[in-house]
Amino acid sequence: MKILLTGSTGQVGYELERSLQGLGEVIAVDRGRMDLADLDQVRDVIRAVRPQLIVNPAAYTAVDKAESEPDLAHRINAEAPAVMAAEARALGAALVHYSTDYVFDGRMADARVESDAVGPLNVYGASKLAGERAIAASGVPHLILRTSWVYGMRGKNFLLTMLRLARERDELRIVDDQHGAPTWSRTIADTTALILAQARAGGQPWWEENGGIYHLSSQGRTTWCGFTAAILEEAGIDCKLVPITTDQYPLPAARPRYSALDSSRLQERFVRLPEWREALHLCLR
Ligand SMILES: NC(=O)C1=CN([C@@H]2O[C@H](COP(=O)(O)OP(=O)(O)OC[C@H]3O[C@@H](n4cnc5c(N)ncnc54)[C@H](OP(=O)(O)O)[C@@H]3O)[C@@H](O)[C@H]2O)C=CC1
Ligand SMILES: Cc1cn([C@H]2C[C@H](O)[C@@H](COP(=O)(O)OP(=O)(O)O[C@H]3O[C@@H](C)C(=O)[C@@H](O)[C@H]3O)O2)c(=O)[nH]c1=O
Repeated sequence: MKILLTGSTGQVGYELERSLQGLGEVIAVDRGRMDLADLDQVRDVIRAVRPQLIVNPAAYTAVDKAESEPDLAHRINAEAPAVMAAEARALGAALVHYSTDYVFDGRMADARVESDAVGPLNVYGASKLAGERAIAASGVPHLILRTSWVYGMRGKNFLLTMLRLARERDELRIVDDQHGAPTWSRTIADTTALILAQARAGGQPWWEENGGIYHLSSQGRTTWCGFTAAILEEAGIDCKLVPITTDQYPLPAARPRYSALDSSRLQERFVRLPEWREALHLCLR
């Protein structure tokens, strides 16, 4: 199988480049080769490579900056995936895509299932939702994996930010009223590969019978402050931690208050997902 992988310099894409190796020939394209803001280039690269599968973790992920660059965020997160879907469909290929807990408004305290009503609070979430909808509307065989609060040992993420700030500052003031599930980039990549491998072993490709949206995040939930407490403990760093409210940390983009995802559907169909604390421990070890 020829697999076209985008975003291999990102957290999830980096892990996917390794995880997907056993499944076929992985052709990783970075921004230099395929700029998602250039829709003609996206089309041209797909037509040149002619993959059987496109895996697209590339995205505009700067949540606050997106508020002042809505058109660019929409092009990268919605229009480029729409082009990928149309091109994949024309080639008889399938598309694996990633989305976010930020498609939800976060008003309901219980974990969200795939069929729950969406209602993004910010430009990033709206652009990701538009990407989901464009793929679904295209008719391409697809899998959309919604995940949350992604971290890992490379790239720009909350874990690395906290490790840096804890060494630079005497105290960390962190919001304690936004709830979600931190998810290790490696969990996302390995689970993606396992789903694809299971589908292949099962004879009938999974996307023919079970395409659509699955939630893929670690089990359990915490707050950003709870996540930080665990990071400090796992890393053995002694730094004062002060829980604050969202109002005390104003940012351009609104964030959902509750955005934990219920990943039961994926776990029943494919594989168990780790507790967030267990995954954090493994990542830092
Ligand atoms: N990060 C998170 O907390 C969460 C992420 N997600 C979703 O998971 C997926 C993977 O996210 P993650 O790996 O964390 O993202 P990262 O921010 O770590 O990486 C984003 C990737 O997209 C690439 N990219 C951005 N703009 C362009 C462009 N114009 N053309 C080509 N490539 C581009 C980046 O390339 P470059 O290095 O050149 O900038 C990078 O490789 C995304 O769909 C994201 O929306 C979902 C929930 C949480
Ligand atoms: C750095 C810092 C952040 N915070 C708060 C701000 C914010 O409310 C919360 C999270 O911070 P960040 O801005 O790093 O996280 P954010 O960019 O909102 O993370 C999101 O990224 C996108 C891509 C997603 O898809 C989401 O699932 C989610 O992971 O922590 C503090 O309270 N104190 C601090 O010192």
